[in-house]
Amino acid sequence: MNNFDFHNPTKIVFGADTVGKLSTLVPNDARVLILFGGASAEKTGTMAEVRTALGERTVREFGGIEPNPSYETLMRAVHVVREEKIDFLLAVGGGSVIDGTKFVAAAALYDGEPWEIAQQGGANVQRALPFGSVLTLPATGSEMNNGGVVTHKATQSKLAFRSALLFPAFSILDPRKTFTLPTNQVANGLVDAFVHTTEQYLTYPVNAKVQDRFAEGLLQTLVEIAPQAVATPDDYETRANLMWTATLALNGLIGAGVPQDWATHMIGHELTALYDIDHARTLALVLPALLDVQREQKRGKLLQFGERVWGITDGTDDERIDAAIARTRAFFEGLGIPTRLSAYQLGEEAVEAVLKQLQTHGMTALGEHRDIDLARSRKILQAAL
Ligand SMILES: NC(=O)c1ccc[n+]([C@@H]2O[C@H](COP(=O)([O-])OP(=O)(O)OC[C@H]3O[C@@H](n4cnc5c(N)ncnc54)[C@H](O)[C@@H]3O)[C@@H](O)[C@H]2O)c1
Repeated sequence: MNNFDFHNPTKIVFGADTVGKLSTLVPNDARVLILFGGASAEKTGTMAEVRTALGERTVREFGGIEPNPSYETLMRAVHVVREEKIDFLLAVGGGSVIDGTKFVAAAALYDGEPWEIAQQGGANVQRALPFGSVLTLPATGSEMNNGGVVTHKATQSKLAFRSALLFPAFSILDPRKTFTLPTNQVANGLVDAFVHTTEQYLTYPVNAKVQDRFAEGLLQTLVEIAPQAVATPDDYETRANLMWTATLALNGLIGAGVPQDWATHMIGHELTALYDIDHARTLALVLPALLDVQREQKRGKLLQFGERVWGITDGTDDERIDAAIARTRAFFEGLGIPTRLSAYQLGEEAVEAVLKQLQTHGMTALGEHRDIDLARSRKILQAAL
């Protein structure tokens, strides 16, 4: 097992009817900015519950944070924070709103041009406003981690940042808040959590037994609950399991002391920035192709994944690896999520466009061995055609 530091200060408040607890979680004298996305938070009644729970506090609201939140929109929120002397942020929504809130928390107190925060991956964040979240979409884990992803529309750049100062102070996870999600977003959430787990698990063995079994438990749970999660929106128990699994998939725990990959995410970010494909859908495009291209480097873990997650024990090593990749692809496709670029009418020209952006963003040594250079990324993208 590798050396590690693990620290996660986010308080989780989990369960039905927990939004009211905001009344004690947010400081009484706070000047609060609620950040949210589109109409859904209003329509579902969540915004009304939030306003009631905040009571007499000074509250301002900033709506319109779009999926894959843009720097341009978030800078308008930064302006409100500065004008209104806001000192506490509250995100109400999915990963996009929570990530956007993290960016605003850092950007509002940043002395230079805030895009530099994304350009430097958050290394230059020295101060940030405190914030909490009310999660409405189980997928990203943003509710219990210190990372975010923001898009500069003008340059079609989608960049990730992280900082020890950007953990939410608290996150409220009420599974009932997910009942209104459209089916495609539930499917996206299942895939997103699955690939967050594989990024930290499908690398090479370092004898980290409990991290491996934790990761395998998350993957098995996602596969087990997927049909019910998609088919029965108001099944509380299933949604509760989905919500907590997605949080655990990216709160630092399974990634402590093990090598991590993240190449699927870095290539996927370019696909979202260029073609506006949902985040999780880009991961489904890249992962099966990447596992195939990187099968030698990942051989030991691919065999373990095949046996422990999919129950594959027959055949030669290569046949078992083929079967594990095929089962993964079929899992995504079974959720209505394509694993081929052709499903989005994208071909060779997209491969070249993504490679150009990867180069621009310095993504030329990806993966747990840093061996995914542009030539290897080309192979992966071509395998996804
Ligand atoms: N911070 C991280 O660790 C991390 C990890 C993975 C992905 N991300 C980023 O998160 C973003 C994606 O976030 P996401 O997948 O949570 O989706 P999202 O936040 O973009 O939301 C997707 C859509 O679902 C709607 N929605 C949300 N909750 C709803 C509800 N309860 N009922 C009905 N509609 C609802 C939103 O309005 C939006 O239109 C991407 O930008 C991605 O890159 C961040």
